[in-house]
Amino acid sequence: MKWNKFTLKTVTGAEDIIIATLAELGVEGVEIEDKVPLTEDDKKQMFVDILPEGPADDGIAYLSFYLEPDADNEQMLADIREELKDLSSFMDVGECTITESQTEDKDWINNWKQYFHQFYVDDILIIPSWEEVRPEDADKMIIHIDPGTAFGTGMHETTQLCMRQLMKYVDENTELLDVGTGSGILSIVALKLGAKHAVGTDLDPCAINATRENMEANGIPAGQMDVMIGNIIDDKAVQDAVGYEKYDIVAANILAEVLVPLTPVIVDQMKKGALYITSGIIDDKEETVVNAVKAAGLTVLEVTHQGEWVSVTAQKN
Ligand SMILES: C[S@@+](CC[C@H](N)C(=O)[O-])C[C@H]1O[C@@H](n2cnc3c(N)ncnc32)[C@H](O)[C@@H]1O
Repeated sequence: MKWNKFTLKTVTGAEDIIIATLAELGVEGVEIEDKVPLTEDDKKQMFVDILPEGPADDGIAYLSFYLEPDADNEQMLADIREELKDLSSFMDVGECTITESQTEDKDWINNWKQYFHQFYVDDILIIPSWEEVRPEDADKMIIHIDPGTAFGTGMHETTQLCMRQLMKYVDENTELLDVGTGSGILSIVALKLGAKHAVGTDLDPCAINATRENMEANGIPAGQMDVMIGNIIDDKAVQDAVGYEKYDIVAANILAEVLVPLTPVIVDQMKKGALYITSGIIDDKEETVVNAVKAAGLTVLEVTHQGEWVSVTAQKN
């Protein structure tokens, strides 16, 4: 379906009040485009280490909203202009010009799938749930994955670095803790490699459905993995539920900024002799994570690299 898109040019200081005014008129889901720099909290939510430098903030904001083609758009726009005029009498709302364009109703959740095709990580075939296994690959270790809205297709270097460490260290006695499980991919790899059981934690509630569906797609019984949502770094209830001195391997593919506070906490969850496999570390943060791991009393066993990404594997003495 085609939608009418209206873009209102204003100033950043008026964004909130205009969005509230639009909501009162029945316009919801406003898209904001401005050059206000991200806060530290915003950056943490994005789960990436390096963000490109944006252009300087010029104070201009564009607010876009969508109206159905068959609605009475003229009346709605007249009401909006009237409200903007009122607002302009007591605050700066900028130009308040409204431009119109048309946009396709695309399936944004699923569109990215055209770029995700089956591939190998060493001897493991990762295959999206919507593709078939070729007959010549049938005897391979196969991981079926559909990350849904959670992170973890297996295509990212950091996931692959963790997978390779799991290939080296998992055995049939392994009890795995997968912090930042996302799609559950690392737990699934470990369970396919023979691990006994996995516990995944994530902040993102999408991880619950994603891991459940991926476990099923890989024929892994529900009882072999538990998922807990919450922040193990500072939530005692999550720490208690995860359990202490219980894990042979902890995998954590998360940003260096998260690994630093996570490491001293996670040590208590590990058995003596257990391994801590970390990734998600951009190369210039390698030393920061290595130092955090050492400060928590762990011995660094290996540091591996892929592209600009780093994985640190350490052991609890
Ligand atoms: C880079 S993704 C890794 C996903 C998957 N494990 C993989 O290796 O592909 C990082 C995940 O960590 C989660 N995360 C970030 N901070 C966290 C925290 N403090 N505790 C648990 N999960 C966290 C994010 O929601 C995200 O799903």
